[in-house]
Amino acid sequence: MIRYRAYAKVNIFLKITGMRGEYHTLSSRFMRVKDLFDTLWFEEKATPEFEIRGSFDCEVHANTIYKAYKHLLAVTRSDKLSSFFESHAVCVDKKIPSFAGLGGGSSDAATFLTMCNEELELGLSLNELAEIASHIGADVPFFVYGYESANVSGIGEVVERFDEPLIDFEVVTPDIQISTPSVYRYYREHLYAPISAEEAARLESTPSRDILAFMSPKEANDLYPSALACYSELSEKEGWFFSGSGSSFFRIK
Ligand SMILES: C[C@](O)(CO)[C@H](O)COP(=O)(O)OP(=O)(O)OC[C@H]1O[C@@H](n2ccc(N)nc2=O)[C@H](O)[C@@H]1O
Ligand SMILES: Nc1ncnc2c1ncn2[C@@H]1O[C@H](COP(=O)(O)OP(=O)(O)OP(=O)(O)O)[C@@H](O)[C@H]1O
Repeated sequence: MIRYRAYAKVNIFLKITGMRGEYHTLSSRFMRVKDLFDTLWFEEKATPEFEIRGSFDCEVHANTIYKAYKHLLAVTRSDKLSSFFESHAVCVDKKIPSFAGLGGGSSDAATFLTMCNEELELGLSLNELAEIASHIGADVPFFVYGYESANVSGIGEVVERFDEPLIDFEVVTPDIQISTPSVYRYYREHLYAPISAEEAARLESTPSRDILAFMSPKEANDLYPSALACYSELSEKEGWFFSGSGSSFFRIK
């Protein structure tokens, strides 16, 4: 069976532009971390229940891969899909840390969608896959497109490739389980200051290396001050940028 890589991402910048219902709209640059990825493949099995093999700290129904399976099944109603998973397990060699702001669960879900589409010849377009992805989680569409660098907006469903060289990052993940909803909630209640459309457009046209050279880590990520306020055990790391809602820090190697 073919092995697929589910890469981690970092947010070079992450600025809030407003609210859409309970969710925040954002303007963010996502970049792939080229040497941090989970590996996924399918393997034959004997029992008919949907099975995910790998080291996860959640039950199968809470796994983003299972959510992706259910959404894909609801959209395609494909017998090929359901019968395939009666005889095949999804195997994951997990390397991306969880609760890390690196999009690990989201990347697994997106890679699973791509694998099903390719190996079972479901015939879905990239845009159709990305639409399904947007119902699984805000970060999932970015991973479906597979771009190395992209501007991501809306609540995560608008993904536009950004043409620039991939940067080699060093990533560290403090052992603090950060809750993304808590960090967004604190931001909304205490720090809410959305940027203008002009400011978003300026950031979206700036190469990642320039962002990292000219912005401070706290300026670059609106969720960083919020995560620091929510988690007293999280401390600033001089010279390092903060990814998503944390807890990972990154810098150019
Ligand atoms: C922090 C980021 O990782 C940056 O890339 C994303 O914005 C969050 O992506 P994610 O973990 O895939 O988020 P989801 O699983 O869709 O949402 C988790 C929770 O985060 C909050 N949330 C998420 C995305 C968003 N644009 N606004 C939000 O307010 C909501 O409370 C939501 O219930
Ligand atoms: N495929 C998956 N891989 C890892 N964790 C998963 C997965 N599916 C569900 N989870 C659960 O989701 C929670 C967060 O894991 P995840 O890897 O998505 O990290 P995250 O850092 O919150 O991601 P993000 O960067 O999107 O904020 C954990 O409780 C984990 O048990």
